[in-house]
Amino acid sequence: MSVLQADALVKEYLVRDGRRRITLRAVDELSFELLSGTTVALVGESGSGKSTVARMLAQLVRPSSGAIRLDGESVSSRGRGLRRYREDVQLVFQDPFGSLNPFHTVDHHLRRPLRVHRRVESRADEDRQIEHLLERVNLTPPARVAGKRPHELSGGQRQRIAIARALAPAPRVLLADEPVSMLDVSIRLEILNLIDRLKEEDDLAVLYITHDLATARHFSRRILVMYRGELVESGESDEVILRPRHPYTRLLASAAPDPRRRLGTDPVSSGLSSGGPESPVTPSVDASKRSTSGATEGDASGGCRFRQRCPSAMAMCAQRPPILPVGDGHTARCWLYRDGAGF
Ligand SMILES: Nc1ncnc2c1ncn2[C@@H]1O[C@H](COP(=O)(O)OP(=O)(O)OP(=O)(O)O)[C@@H](O)[C@H]1O
Repeated sequence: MSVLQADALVKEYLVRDGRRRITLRAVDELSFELLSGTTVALVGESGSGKSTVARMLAQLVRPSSGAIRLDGESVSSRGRGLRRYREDVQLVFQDPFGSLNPFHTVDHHLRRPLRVHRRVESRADEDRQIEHLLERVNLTPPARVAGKRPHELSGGQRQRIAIARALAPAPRVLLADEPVSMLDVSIRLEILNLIDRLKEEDDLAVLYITHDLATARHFSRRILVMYRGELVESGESDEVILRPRHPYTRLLASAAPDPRRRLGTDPVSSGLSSGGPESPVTPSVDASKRSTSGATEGDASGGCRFRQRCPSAMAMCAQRPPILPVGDGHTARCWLYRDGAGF
């Protein structure tokens, strides 16, 4: 069942580049959906806009345009509607140390969301739920962990606490933004297996943001590939990895190590530089000249953003390619597949 939908999401930032003001389109008309009991991976190199997508879906930043829908309904960005949304949609950050308050105990970190989201009937009920949350993330015996502060825990334990905290409001959607990239390689799989088990137990819709194609394939049903703010390919995980269609995905897949040998490594960032000759920024003389669509006057996004790095580039790539079908539930934003050439 479809739980969360992103519909043509755009996020633009106005940034300074020397004396010029520059419009940076971090996310460009991204659409996808998350289904209950299913993991979708969002992959791409550093700076492609993955975290911005997560922050928009978590309502930490407001989209410049586009819509987020929960159960088909447009979400409210304030008041009661926002509180209910935050119960349903929880974010686990990359850095388990930065996301926990060093002055507070584990107990405090879990008690607070239970209270804020009014999930408890009494103090005894609260204690029971904290114990249960700790057991669910394999931190046992709970009594030994509850009184500790973040610095007394390992990175993996801290990430388990962050996951337990995310589970406290009984969400339906878990946004996991590079949840293991700051952890020791030896424990990455444990944490990913934990998220996978929780997804099964709670029928969670999971967005797994990662640089790592091997774990994306292993843990996700579908993979979305982003390049410089755009969705360039999407499809069933095996299809995208074994039969990549977009030249950028091909580059990623060829740079990725064999998952059987090195599950948990970081092939995208190690295999590629974080940007091509084209910059993701587009000149903006004046913010008042923005059009209602979120595009900016002088926006150079007319062509394919990958064309400068693309081995298959052709004259047509000076125009922005549409998202084209290349297989069953498989799409690529590439002119190579015009006129049904992908099938
Ligand atoms: N608050 C902000 N103000 C200005 N620019 C921003 C802001 N947040 C993100 N950006 C820019 O938006 C682009 C996308 O950033 P984002 O963090 O979403 O990418 P990412 O794919 O998650 O990268 P990484 O894997 O390194 O985290 C980058 O060019 C980044 O510098």
